[in-house]
Amino acid sequence: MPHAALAHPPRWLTAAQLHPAPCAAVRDWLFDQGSLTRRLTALSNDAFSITPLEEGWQTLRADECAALGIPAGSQGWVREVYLRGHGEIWVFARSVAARSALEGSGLDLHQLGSRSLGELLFSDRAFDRGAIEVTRYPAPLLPAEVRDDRLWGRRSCFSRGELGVLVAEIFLPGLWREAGIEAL
Ligand SMILES: C=C(O[C@@H]1C=C(C(=O)O)C=C[C@H]1O)C(=O)O
Repeated sequence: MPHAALAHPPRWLTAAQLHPAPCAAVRDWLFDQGSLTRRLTALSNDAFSITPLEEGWQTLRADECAALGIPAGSQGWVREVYLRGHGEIWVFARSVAARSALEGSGLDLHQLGSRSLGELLFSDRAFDRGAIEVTRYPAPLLPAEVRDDRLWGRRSCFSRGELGVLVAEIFLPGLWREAGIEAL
């Protein structure tokens, strides 16, 4: 477990706990229940792409284990990607699922590569999306090239029976510029 993960756990908040709340335009993105892939594809006029950064078995972070309802220190599949519009990095995403639940689930995250995880989750009607929580994502948990303070992040868990896929998406300045939003 990298030191940063131990020293900087995100504090995930519900919409009701957000004080002060971000502006309506930011909230519209943070709490949008639809597929972010589809929304970014539209915003980029189909110039959308996904860059896989990291995919593999890791020890999941304490906040991730708690959200998935598994013991601290559990192993899970981790997928970190950039979501890009016109080649510009707009979102950093980290999706995790418990090894114990994945094995035997039939959900194969290993071969995704540059295809969207969202297309898997939104095309299988058996997945239910849980409540969206938000945070100011700790900079040390971001890849160095996009590291910045106070970036808005959101997470939600897509559940299918015992399997949960926890998807966290951190919105980067390039997205807010493209959307014409001043995200304070
Ligand atoms: C959940 C979705 O999937 C998106 C695709 C991801 C991926 O391919 O790893 C990660 C985060 C999501 O923004 C979505 O499109 O809403």
